[in-house]
Amino acid sequence: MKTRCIMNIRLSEAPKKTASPVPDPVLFGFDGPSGRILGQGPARRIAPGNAATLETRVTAALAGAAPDEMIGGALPFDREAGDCLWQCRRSEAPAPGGITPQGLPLPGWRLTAEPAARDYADAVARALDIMAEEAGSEDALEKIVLARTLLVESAAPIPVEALMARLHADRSVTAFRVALPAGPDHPQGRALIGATPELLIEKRGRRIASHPLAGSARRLSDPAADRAAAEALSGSAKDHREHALVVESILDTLAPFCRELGCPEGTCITSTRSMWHLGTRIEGRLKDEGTPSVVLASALHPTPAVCGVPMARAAGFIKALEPVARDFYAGAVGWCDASGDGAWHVAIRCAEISGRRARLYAGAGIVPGSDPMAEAAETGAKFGALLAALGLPQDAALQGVPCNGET
Ligand SMILES: C=C(O[C@@H]1C=C(C(=O)O)C=C[C@H]1O)C(=O)O
Repeated sequence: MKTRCIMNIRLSEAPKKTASPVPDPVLFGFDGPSGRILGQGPARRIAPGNAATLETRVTAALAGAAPDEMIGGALPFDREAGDCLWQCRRSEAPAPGGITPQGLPLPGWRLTAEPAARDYADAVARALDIMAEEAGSEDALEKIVLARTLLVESAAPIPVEALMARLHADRSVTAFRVALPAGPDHPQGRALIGATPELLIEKRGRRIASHPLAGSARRLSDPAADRAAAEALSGSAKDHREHALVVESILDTLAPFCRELGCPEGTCITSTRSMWHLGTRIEGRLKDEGTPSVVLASALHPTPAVCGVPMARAAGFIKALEPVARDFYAGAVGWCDASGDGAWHVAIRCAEISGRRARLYAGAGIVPGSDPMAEAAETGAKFGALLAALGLPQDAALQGVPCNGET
């Protein structure tokens, strides 16, 4: 087995300054292996726009920013949809001294799979048929990441602060939260909250790093079986193919920004408490130290770890095959300070929370050779971290475990 890598994702903090009222006083927060970033206090929302206009909007915001101001928030999965970025002063909030996880486990919960695991497997089978029909033709679909969701309804409002604290118990991930504004469907606003293991881009001065993950196996409670699962993943040609597409795409996107770029450690096995992944740390040096981290995140997003190859065609099939819109799931969440430094993470292992409801999302990469039921089980395992943090059975979405709507 190759070296096991634990991700070293950077965090920090920040505050809020508001034009429109936001129900939660925290606008964005990241708690990960190297610290905490908290966006709290007076804030203003950067006028929302699509990926094509992001650089102009962010450059204008940063040009007028005080040295201790930062931008943080979420980029949606769909590059045409509006983003949610807040600008506020950086706060030096101390790490939480042990928040009492009040309100968790959730009382009186109900869980509905949308779509049911079997329907998800059917969509995977359709994607495999498309790949088989197109194989060898120009612009053929080579990889697609298909997701499904679980709707959790609780008898009481879901406590975001407590959930964040529980997600942060896994020190190999970055627990995150971003306040999403109120809208007609969500009059009280929403929060995107999760525990991502995947670093999209980190920038400090000229140095940048990315740590894509693709290729997954569920962790098992028996240590020997768990090691065997990691070794099987390490030796899986299908998973390495799936992974290589992501690394190639990130290298291609970053190359024009960089004077040096490479993967010093090669591909390794990384882990969270619930999953094994193939991961490759990419490191580089920028040509222009002033390139904002959020601009790099937007250029990279969505990578084939969450979308597919070729990107535009995969995104079209995702819209057609997934019954629930992704919204901010599989987008990017992060922060960028006035000098452009910052960290952006892939918004996975997450849920959109609004009052008593949480919508959990999980996806899996499909390449020729994928097995539809195994991919359904993989997505089931990826829900585990959020389900456990909510106090629900971690295996509630695993195939063959019926649970209020999951058949
Ligand atoms: C899409 C998700 O995860 C992504 C897909 C992976 C895979 O297909 O193996 C692994 C890690 C992530 O890049 C998710 O967790 O929802």
